[in-house]
Amino acid sequence: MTNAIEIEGLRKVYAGDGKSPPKEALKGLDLTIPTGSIFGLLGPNGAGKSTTINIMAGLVRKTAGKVRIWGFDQDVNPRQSRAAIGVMPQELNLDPFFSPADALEVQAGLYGVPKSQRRTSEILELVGLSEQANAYARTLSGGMRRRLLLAKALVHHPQVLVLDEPTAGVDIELRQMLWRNVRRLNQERGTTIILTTHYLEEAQEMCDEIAIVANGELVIRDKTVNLLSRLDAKTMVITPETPPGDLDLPAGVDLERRADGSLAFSYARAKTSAEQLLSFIREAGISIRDVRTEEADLEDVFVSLTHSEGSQGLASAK
Ligand SMILES: Nc1ncnc2c1ncn2[C@@H]1O[C@H](COP(=O)(O)OP(=O)(O)OP(=O)(O)O)[C@@H](O)[C@H]1O
Repeated sequence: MTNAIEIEGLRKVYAGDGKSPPKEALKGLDLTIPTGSIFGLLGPNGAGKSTTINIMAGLVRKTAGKVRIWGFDQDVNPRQSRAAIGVMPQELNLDPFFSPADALEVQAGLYGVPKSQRRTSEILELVGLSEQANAYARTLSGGMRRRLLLAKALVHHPQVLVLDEPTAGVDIELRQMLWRNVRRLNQERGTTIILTTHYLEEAQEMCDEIAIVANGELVIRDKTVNLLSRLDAKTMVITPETPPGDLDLPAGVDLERRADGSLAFSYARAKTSAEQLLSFIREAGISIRDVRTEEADLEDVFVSLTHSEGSQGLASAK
């Protein structure tokens, strides 16, 4: 199958109440997610990411449009389309008196996984919770609870795994462990992974393809490398032996004098080459103690596509 997910003209209007008017959270979203990919769904706060995920998971009813999961149309084959997807939610909603092993057995029961096909201990091992298999959930740390949520999303062996902000507020060690597990699922079992994250650096590192949504609409969808190459901006950072005086910059080159004494020259690769810039620097009599370059990153792409409004509420992992 080429596409694990096919979404066409997806609309969602949340009904208003006495205090707030109706809200059109999705305005006809079209999106395909290729089978076997690690796909990032990004966007500023309120863009419609959770709404999209919740509709895919069958938790929120769409107003209009088509959603096919693993080839199953949600409206025609609701049971099969639900069985093909597992969601690791943002909230830590666990029953405090269930152990991880119990929680997985109950979840497997809910999905109708026959006892012979349950892989409780294998899944607990995958997420690093074997030792805590029989401990009460309330005794687990925040990080362990998150891993248990991941385990719960896996009990019915879904072809598509959705991770909604899986690493928000999670320490580096756990974040790396989660990603190792997710990569393994992707590589060894071919599970298609969809993730939302506010850490753009993480999306840049993990995702083969990325869709950016804003205001309920798709802004762009492309391979991560293509998105990054859209931005032509490059920065050459020079540490001079001695700080130069005023410089008469070539057209199209900007200079930022940084607090550490370095000089950051930014330029468009299409117009200026690194060689031209270096010649200018030598001719200006600047002796170079150190030089490095900075490429545009996903955060630059994001900000340029969603404007300043889009940068709000986004954290860089830098
Ligand atoms: N149950 C609801 N009732 C009314 N409006 C809602 C409801 N859920 C979401 N919305 C509104 O729909 C819009 C999209 O929300 P959604 O949660 O899908 O965005 P998001 O991209 O996931 O944002 P975030 O990054 O903050 O999680 C927002 O304006 C939000 O206020």
